[in-house]
Amino acid sequence: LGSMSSIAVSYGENGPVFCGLSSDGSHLVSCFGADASILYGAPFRLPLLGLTAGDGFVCGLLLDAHQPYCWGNNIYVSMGVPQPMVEGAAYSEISAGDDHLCALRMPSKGSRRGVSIIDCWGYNMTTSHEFNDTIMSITAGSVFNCGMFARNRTTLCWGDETGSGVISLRPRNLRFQSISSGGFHVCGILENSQVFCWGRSLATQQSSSDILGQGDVNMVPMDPMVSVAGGRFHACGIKRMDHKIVCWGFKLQNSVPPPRDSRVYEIVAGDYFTCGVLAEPSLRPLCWGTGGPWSIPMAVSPGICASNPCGPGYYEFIHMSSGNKVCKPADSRVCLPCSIGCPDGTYQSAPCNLTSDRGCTFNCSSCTSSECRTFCTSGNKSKGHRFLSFQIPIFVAEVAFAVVFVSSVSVVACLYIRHKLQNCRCSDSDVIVPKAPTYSFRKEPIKVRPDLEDLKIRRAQMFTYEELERATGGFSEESLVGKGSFSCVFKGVLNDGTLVAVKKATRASDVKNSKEFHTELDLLSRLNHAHLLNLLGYCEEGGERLLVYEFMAHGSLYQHLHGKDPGLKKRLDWVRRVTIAVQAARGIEYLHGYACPPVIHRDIKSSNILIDEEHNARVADFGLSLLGPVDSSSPLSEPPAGTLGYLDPEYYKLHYLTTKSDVYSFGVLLLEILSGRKAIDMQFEEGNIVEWAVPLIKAGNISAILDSSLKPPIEWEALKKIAATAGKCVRMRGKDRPSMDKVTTALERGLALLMGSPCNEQPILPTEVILGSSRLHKKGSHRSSNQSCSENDTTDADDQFEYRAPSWITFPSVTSSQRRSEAETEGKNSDGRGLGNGGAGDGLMCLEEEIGPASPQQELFLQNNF
Ligand SMILES: Nc1ncnc2c1ncn2[C@@H]1O[C@H](COP(=O)(O)OP(=O)(O)OP(=O)(O)O)[C@@H](O)[C@H]1O
Repeated sequence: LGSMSSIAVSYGENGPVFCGLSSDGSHLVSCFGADASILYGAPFRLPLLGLTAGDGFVCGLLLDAHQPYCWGNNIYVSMGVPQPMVEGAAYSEISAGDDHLCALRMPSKGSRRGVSIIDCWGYNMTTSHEFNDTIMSITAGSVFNCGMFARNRTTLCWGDETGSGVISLRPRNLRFQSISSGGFHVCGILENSQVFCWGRSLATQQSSSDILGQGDVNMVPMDPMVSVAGGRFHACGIKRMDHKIVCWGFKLQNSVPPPRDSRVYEIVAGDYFTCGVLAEPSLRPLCWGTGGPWSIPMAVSPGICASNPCGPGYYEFIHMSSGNKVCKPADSRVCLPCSIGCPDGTYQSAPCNLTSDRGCTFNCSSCTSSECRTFCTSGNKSKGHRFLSFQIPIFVAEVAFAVVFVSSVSVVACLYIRHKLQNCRCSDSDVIVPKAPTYSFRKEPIKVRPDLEDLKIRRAQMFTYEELERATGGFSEESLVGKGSFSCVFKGVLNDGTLVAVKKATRASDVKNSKEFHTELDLLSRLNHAHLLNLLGYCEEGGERLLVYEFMAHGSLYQHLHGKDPGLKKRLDWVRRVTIAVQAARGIEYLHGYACPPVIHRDIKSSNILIDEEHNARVADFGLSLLGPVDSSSPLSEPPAGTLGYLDPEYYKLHYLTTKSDVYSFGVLLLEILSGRKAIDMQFEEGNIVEWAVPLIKAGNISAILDSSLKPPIEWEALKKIAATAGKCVRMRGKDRPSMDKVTTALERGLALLMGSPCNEQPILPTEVILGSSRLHKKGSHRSSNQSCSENDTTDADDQFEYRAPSWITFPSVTSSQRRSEAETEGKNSDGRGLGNGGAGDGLMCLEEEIGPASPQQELFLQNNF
């Protein structure tokens, strides 16, 4: 919500996150909070100019490309660079609402001078708006947007005003210095520094008993302010007088009050909380309200860097403790407003100048506070130190102590929990052994192991054995949906009606499954991706260990490919098969690329690829997963574990374990998907799928490996690419195999081709799937119609999927794009096949085309598949 800033807060069901640009001048973002998709998805290496955030996502404006880049998880806003993106568009500002993002294009030049364009993406918003006047800034509310004209500083608003009235209530003649939207209202600072708000207050639809009083967000305090930020039904402002905080509007019960005595540089608001940057050398963020992130361990920039010199009434911020600038571009700076007064009991000792705010010193002849008395008796009086510098050493010492203390406690706690989880043994004395698994309800009080209490801090919910027993009809035969080597999986219904799969270890108190149980519990609690199976909870009582997952309505890929019902296999057509492969690849790519250190799954196989109700693939079964080395060239030495047929030979023979071991297993899975054959099937002469398929692929005899129960596809090239990819994945030496992000790229290309090549005669055809969203962007062909992609693609069949698209911006997923942009640079340097070197031989040059909206058919396909 609100306008672009150096800080942003996202909110939503996955919890709040605070993101801020570093105060060290690097323009890099750090995030802190609960939503793993934002924490792991943040583009840690891309310098950003400013940030904005909505429900479950954060966006930054790229410092170099001047384009937005979003991360996190919101089904309406595509992550990465929003799509469709006009080629070459550059933006000066971005602002996010609940489920949308808008960006203000940089001022037009030439004949279009004075015209402003605002591009928006997301729920009910994806379109461009053109205004015949210059707009100087934009701000986003829940489902609407507002802007401010440069010429007369009046406002305009557009979007959905149902329930907020912000468009009809807009004050047409008021002139503002700045404006900022909340959920259903907008507040602006008028020319006289008074605040004016319009829009809806919660008073009109008070629904929650949690809400105290009748806080009307339009009833603004009289204090002049320098900045304002709006939450769902509240607003906070920084007072012009002393830069302290004042908030108004609704607040929820037990809401943390705003800091009373602290000065603040910058504020942003989430739904029911607000965060600011304290005007202290630590530049530490602080949040108040309800449900916000607390104790945020970072120092952030106090404002946006701008290239204009600071105007009258503003000073250039210089980092007090380091003396460094917080802006990278040589001619840019953060300008902050001068305060116009001093705190009570102090007087102005220095005026606001070019590089510092006014100085305030205690008046020792009339001390009323203990700080004043300490200051005046400590001899500082004679030195005439300024009030702020007096505070610095004490504050720094306090912060240092707090940081050391909190870090030590956290480290000790983590080590303790880890130790407990690794070494837990069930002793008869400290646990209650559940009854035999007959259908009877437990009457005894449930005693929970103390170490598992620690896990409550994670997202996984703790269930009692009785609850799960009841949910699965006493773990009855009828509810059994699958069996693994160490566990049985039962379908169950929780009290609230949620369908779940309950995985129950077959042998209670088995040390092996205890370890796997804890590995899976530990990993799944920390990982979060659309294509990983979600862990909902767990139960550990006595010797019983149970994990509770989302129920996957369509079972496993194994059941589809090799199950008793041949109809299932036939229904899994080529597009569905490749879609499943792409989705599984994304899940594994996340494990390898997001998690640090990377997570190595170690048991990728078709029975661990589950299919949900919407036919999306989810990677499951983390029982064998290990945290791998950060660098795949320094392998772990682990005794082999996994499933025969999928096991990486290098890992099996040499005990070398890297992420490339998963790539091998994934290659086997791809062969399985293409051929419909099991990884090991002794009814064939060549029982091992790799040994059978790879020579055929190398010989170019792809048709020999394709599943004969399906008709060959029209887009033959697509399967050829995928088979080539599979061949590379199962290379003997790990270092010769591609990394998962390259595999994902290749499969995405294959899927795009399968859905209709961008290079055939049709004018507009899909070319690329936007990962992490339910959208597709497609490009009309710029190629001459007599030059086909396949001509180019086949020139180097083995290396096709190493090609890079012309710009990383068009790449599909957040991680992919990051890593691919790096790979692009590498590729450029190493083999000259990178960006700009494509030439006629680069099969992907045909993707360099205008992005248009997906056709309804494509949209439907993607909605059903992503
Ligand atoms: N969340 C789920 N929803 C629906 N079915 C599931 C779910 N999890 C597992 N299954 C079914 O249960 C079967 C057994 O799963 P499990 O993870 O215990 O073993 P596995 O991976 O098949 O074998 P192994 O334990 O030998 O690796 C799966 O193949 C699948 O068919």
